Amino acid sequence: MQMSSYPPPRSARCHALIPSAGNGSRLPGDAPKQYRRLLGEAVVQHTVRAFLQTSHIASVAVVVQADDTVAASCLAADARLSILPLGGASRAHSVLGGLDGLLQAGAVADDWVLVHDAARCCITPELIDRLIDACVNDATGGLLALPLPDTLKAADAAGRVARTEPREGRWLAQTPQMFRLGALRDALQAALSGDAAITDEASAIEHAGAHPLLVTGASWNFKITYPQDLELAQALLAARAGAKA
Ligand SMILES: Nc1ccn([C@@H]2O[C@H](COP(=O)(O)OP(=O)(O)OP(=O)(O)O)[C@@H](O)[C@H]2O)c(=O)n1
Ligand SMILES: C[C@](O)(CO)[C@H](O)COP(=O)(O)O
Repeated sequence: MQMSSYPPPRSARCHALIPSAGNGSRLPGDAPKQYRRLLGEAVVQHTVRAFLQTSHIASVAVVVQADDTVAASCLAADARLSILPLGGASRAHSVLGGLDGLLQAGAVADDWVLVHDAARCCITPELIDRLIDACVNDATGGLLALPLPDTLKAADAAGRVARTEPREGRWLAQTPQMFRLGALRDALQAALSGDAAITDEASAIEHAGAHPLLVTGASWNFKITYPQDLELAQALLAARAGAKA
């Protein structure tokens, strides 16, 4: 039996940071996707629940826009949960705002932070624990990701295949992505002050010269991006709820 390294020492507390300040432009509707309802609850509530269900997470902070009036009514109160109205113009800016919020709330630079998209609402406590177990003794940290399962094509300007790309060694980045809070904050700030494309936390860490650990995720930990993803998430969450009943 594998021994668990928990409870972690004070300097290695794990916080979850959930960027939830986007407007979901690829999924038009009456509300941004994090507030769309699945099984009677907002997408972000499903996401937050998974993090609150693992005892390895010391706190969960949800980052929303300053003018957000919806989050508080969508999220069930919990002593470990806070809402930070510190969202920015891009996901990276929202994460940076959230990291500052965590520091102001008493987190320290050595703490771990697991950044997870509000829109990946099919995450499970087991998958979160898999990432923590893999990264908690790593010098850099890492992310859930999946080896590319399909043949990869590069397109030309006319929407035709220009060539087939090698897929060996290519991974699709998921979240959570787990790094030391201070290192991630410094890396994001540095990357955002240049013109690097920062679409996830690992990109910022890579930009700083480190090599995040790739930890195998799961296909069902997909991000709700397009309308059909909402239907898929609904079906998956309903199947899980049915299996428990
Ligand atoms: N300024 C932003 C933009 C995005 N996000 C969050 O980052 C996550 C992943 O981003 P994405 O899927 O790109 O969400 P949106 O930006 O909302 O969607 P779109 O790109 O379709 O507009 C989402 O949980 C989203 O709420 C955020 O906190 N702040
Ligand atoms: C962070 C992310 O989920 C990794 O796959 C993804 O990059 C976020 O979505 P975006 O469309 O790049 O904002």
